[in-house]
Amino acid sequence: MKVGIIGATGYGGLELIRLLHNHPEVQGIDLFSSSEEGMHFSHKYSFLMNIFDQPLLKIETDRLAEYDVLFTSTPSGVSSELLPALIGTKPKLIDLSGDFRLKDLPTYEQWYKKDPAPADAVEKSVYGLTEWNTPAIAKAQLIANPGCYPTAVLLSLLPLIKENLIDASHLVIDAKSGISGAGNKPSQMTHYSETNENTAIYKLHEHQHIPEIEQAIQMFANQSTPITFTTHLVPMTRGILATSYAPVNEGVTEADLVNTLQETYANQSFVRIIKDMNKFGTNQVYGSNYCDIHVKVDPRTNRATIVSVIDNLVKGAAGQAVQNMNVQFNLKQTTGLSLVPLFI
Ligand SMILES: NC(=O)C1=CN([C@@H]2O[C@H](COP(=O)(O)OP(=O)(O)OC[C@H]3O[C@@H](n4cnc5c(N)ncnc54)[C@H](OP(=O)(O)O)[C@@H]3O)[C@@H](O)[C@H]2O)C=CC1
Ligand SMILES: CC(=O)N[C@@H](CCC(=O)OP(=O)(O)O)C(=O)O
Repeated sequence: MKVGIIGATGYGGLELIRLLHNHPEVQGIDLFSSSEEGMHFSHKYSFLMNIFDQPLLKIETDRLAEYDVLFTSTPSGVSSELLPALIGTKPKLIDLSGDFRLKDLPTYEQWYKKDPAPADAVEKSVYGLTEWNTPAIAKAQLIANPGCYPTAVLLSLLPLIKENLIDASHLVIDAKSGISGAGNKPSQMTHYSETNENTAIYKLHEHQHIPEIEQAIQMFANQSTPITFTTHLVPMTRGILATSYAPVNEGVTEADLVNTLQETYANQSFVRIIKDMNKFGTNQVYGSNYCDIHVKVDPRTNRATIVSVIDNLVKGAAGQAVQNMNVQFNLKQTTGLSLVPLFI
């Protein structure tokens, strides 16, 4: 397969390169840049010397149709302009940004504060939460790869909401992310002196992943409910830990929750239900495509605490994108993704 990566110089792009380099079905990888075309990639990133020395290519829409797969790992508002012209041409299109995720265009405008993608392109796009949408992904040309937080949150909650085991109308989700989630463009928020030795809450009640999570709960668990979702920036590079709290429905036990999670993901390679634990953290999935989930009911409050961890750049971005590519090309989902987590 011949692959093109637009946004190769960013964090998601670099992670795609790392994964696709080891993918047995990928023969060539072209790297595109909007700001540094012509620059030899290993001059920019010396850690890629003798691996990716090639020059960065200029993005020319009419030349993009020659690829088998194109990944766009670009800020919101870029793929919505670039990809619609490629619909109906040869390449499978996998977009890592939020541009094609929200089906309701005014909702995109409200939360992203940008013009939405054309309606027909959004309609044709398929939400790439792999474990929940495999048949549609297999048939799709354009994949809207999920956001990092929604991936961690939805994988842990959807089975429990779908089976009516927890009360979604009282759901509270508290999520924490490493700083690479904000991309490689420096900002006040990600400045070392303001992130080191600091944990901060941000985008309170305004995070763009709120409507994405609500849409997916409706789509896959058939429940329409507003959620309380808060995001925090913690002083680490990679990782997301999402902790959700919800009342358990009448007659439901902790064993019911655990069994439902285990049954839902029994045939899935990348979702692990961790039953017994005394410590559960982002380092158990670091650098891998795993999502680990743990659930426990507090009998004093009758509330369930559901916790999940992912690596935001792998299962939360590039890893899930490659998993979706595998589904689109009828390959085993694990192809090129058998990464052991970097625990220490
Ligand atoms: N970081 C994460 O954990 C996750 C990110 N995402 C989403 O994935 C996308 C990429 O994120 P991330 O890699 O972190 O972001 P970065 O900021 O690290 O990288 C984005 C890249 O996009 C390129 N770019 C910028 N403007 C344009 C343009 N007008 N046309 C073409 N390319 C452009 C830039 O490269 P150049 O200047 O060379 O063109 C840049 O390196 C974002 O939409 C993000 O929200 C999703 C899930 C997780
Ligand atoms: C730590 C951090 O800043 N994370 C980013 C996640 C970016 C992302 O995934 O946003 P898209 O929906 O545009 O893809 C954030 O909270 O906005």
